[in-house]
Amino acid sequence: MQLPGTSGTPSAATHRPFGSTEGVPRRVVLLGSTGSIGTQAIDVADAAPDRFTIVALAAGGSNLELLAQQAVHTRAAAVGCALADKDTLHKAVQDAARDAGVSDYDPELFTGPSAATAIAAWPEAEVVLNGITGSIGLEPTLAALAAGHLLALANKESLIVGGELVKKAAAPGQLVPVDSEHSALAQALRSGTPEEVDRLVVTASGGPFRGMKRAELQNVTPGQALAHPTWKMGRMVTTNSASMVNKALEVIEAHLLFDIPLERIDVVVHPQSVVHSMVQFVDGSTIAQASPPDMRLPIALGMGWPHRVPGAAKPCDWTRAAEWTFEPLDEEAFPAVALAKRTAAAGGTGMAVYNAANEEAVDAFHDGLIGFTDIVDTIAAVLAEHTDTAPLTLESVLAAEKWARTAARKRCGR
Ligand SMILES: NC(=O)C1=CN([C@@H]2O[C@H](COP(=O)(O)OP(=O)(O)OC[C@H]3O[C@@H](n4cnc5c(N)ncnc54)[C@H](OP(=O)(O)O)[C@@H]3O)[C@@H](O)[C@H]2O)C=CC1
Ligand SMILES: CC(=O)[C@@H](O)[C@H](O)COP(=O)(O)O
Ligand SMILES: [Mn+2]
Repeated sequence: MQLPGTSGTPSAATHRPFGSTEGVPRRVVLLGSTGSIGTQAIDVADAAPDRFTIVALAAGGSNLELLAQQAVHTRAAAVGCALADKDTLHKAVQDAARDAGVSDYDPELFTGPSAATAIAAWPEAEVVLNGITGSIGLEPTLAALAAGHLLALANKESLIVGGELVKKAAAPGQLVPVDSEHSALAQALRSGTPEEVDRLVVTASGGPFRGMKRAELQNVTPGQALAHPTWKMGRMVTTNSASMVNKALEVIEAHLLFDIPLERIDVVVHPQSVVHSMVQFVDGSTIAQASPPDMRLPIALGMGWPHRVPGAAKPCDWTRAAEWTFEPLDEEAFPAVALAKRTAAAGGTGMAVYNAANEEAVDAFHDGLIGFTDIVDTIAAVLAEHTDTAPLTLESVLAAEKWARTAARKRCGR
């Protein structure tokens, strides 16, 4: 898959087809606006009004008040909410407008399970930032691509479960990563041609359980799993960081985004989360992207791709002593990465099953139904039962997901 600017093509020529015009703010649609990525994206847009204007928002609805406040704040022309009905959403928006002293705001409203998909295709958009969590983001991802919008993708799950389906739906340069590692890789890949790339090296913080052995991991608590050492993120991705499922998904994400074979993608543990990933080139050179852990940088770059947004985040402070360390991943304690590589190599709907089983197991872990090591054990057990060899279509992915969720819930004692 070709990112704009990674092939040496002048950037202006590659981003113009997606509707961006120099000097005019890009019209941004935010999916998952109330979450960690979504709220930081609003910060980015607020700080750079000359670059970005938010034209539509969507969220799940577990924090309706915040969604309504964001709508009033951004004056988004369209607002979507999965859980609320239209009357409830309308009232929330009007209450928020009244509280903010705004009298003439009446956006178009979309509600129900397909609200985010409708918002993703919003015709006024130029860039869609998909910050929804989980594979529920797949249809919005496909809708944004079908509408011809530039897709700044934080929702890695949609690419991983959709695989080739999503790749085929994306025109060259239409899909830009927001995940910090993949943003780093995309930046480092600007330094060479595809033929010059030897390996991708994806960094992992190691999470809160770095250094622990499998036996010690058995009794860790949800509270401990949510205490990420370097990033403040939503519950699913934070738990996935602790189990290394996040890194597993990210290896597959890198493979799909950059067309590098799985056996040429490595994981290295880097507890400081300053080097966000690296590209090793054929001449022995390694190009790394480094910045203090702050998602506003990859969010701004994703929404503004291929242009950098001045002041998006603080740079490294080179006047102070600092230590960056790197260590191998303990694959025995954390088997998630190897399991994902095997699953993705087999192709088909396997990664949809992997991800769905994980999402169910993570919920079961937080509900106290299973232990921490049972999360990856559940994924492995559900995958072992999975015999479907249907070709990859939206229908087969959704069916595999449904099957995997049922199988995982059963194993977790739901
Ligand atoms: N947070 C981070 O720093 C990073 C996150 N990512 C990825 O970005 C994605 C988002 O993560 P994060 O922001 O942490 O997650 P959060 O849990 O903080 O936020 C998730 C967002 O998705 C919304 N949402 C849930 N279901 C729906 C739905 N059906 N329709 C529309 N919106 C929905 C939620 O709405 P509500 O809660 O209002 O119901 C919320 O706004 C994930 O894929 C994650 O892996 C990647 C790199 C870094
Ligand atoms: C910020 C970001 O991109 C997360 O996906 C991050 O990678 C999580 O940290 P881990 O390296 O611990 O998974
Ligand atoms: Mn990441």
